Amino acid sequence: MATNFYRVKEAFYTLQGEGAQAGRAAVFCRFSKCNLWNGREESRSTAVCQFCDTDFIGTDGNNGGEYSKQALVELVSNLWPGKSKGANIQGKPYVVCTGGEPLLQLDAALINAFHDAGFEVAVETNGTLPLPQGIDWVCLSPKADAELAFIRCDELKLVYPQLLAMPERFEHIEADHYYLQPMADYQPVVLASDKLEGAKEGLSGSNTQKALSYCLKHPKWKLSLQTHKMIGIE
Ligand SMILES: C[S@@+](CC[C@H](N)C(=O)[O-])C[C@H]1O[C@@H](n2cnc3c(N)ncnc32)[C@H](O)[C@@H]1O
Ligand SMILES: Nc1nc2[nH]cc(C(=O)O)c2c(=O)[nH]1
Ligand code: SF4
Ligand SMILES: [Mg+2]
Repeated sequence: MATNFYRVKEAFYTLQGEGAQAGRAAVFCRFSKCNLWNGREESRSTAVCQFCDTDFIGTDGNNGGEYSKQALVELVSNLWPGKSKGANIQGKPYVVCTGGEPLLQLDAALINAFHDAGFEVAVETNGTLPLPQGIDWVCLSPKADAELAFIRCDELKLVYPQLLAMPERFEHIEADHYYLQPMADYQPVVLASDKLEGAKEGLSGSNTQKALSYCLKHPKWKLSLQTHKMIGIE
């Protein structure tokens, strides 16, 4: 029987920094690879998604590697405080599957195994791939004109502004929360170039101003700030 391995860039314990669950302790499991960008700087300008702030290539990060289902659940469990020792820590164990694009790898078998280990399972996804059964919290973050594979989620978290993905395009999506997250600077070297005025503005906080202004005019949308970056945690 072929053994299925999950390729993980890194895994770490921190607070969810964004959206409706901001401030909640979570183990982040960052899967390698994305379907909207190969992760190499020289390909950024031709990718479908061009503003990514994350290194998701390979398995060389903290706790990165190729894991069987059982080994990955064990890794994540060991990162949750006290879990491996059976300590009575309050709060439901929570794992956020992100990437790269986690839905390239996350499947029902792994979700079930996380559940069996006592975890609530969240995903951060670009929404272009089918959603496996059983995820407890879906954060959908649509990209440019990439077609969506599903239109129901717990929170819609749109990076703003994106010329090809303005909020009006996503109002048909069923969500409990609608967030705009200001596009942050992603690469100082590129930002130093004169070409990327829009991206440079992210540095001066003007994307935050734009998102704020949109939210004030359209109260359906709330502002999501990347709080982990503000306080300097992962
Ligand atoms: C790195 S992505 C990984 C998950 C998935 N591929 C996705 O795009 O949703 C995690 C979250 O960070 C957001 N993000 C990526 N680059 C960003 C940037 N430069 N500024 C603000 N948010 C960003 C994404 O939109 C997504 O909500
Ligand atoms: N603290 C923290 N919160 C996050 N929310 C979404 C993240 C991601 O990269 O998917 C992220 C992350 O990388 N760190
Ligand atoms: S879809 Fe997500 S992981 Fe992929 S390049 Fe865009 S922000 Fe990064
Ligand atoms: Mg991040």
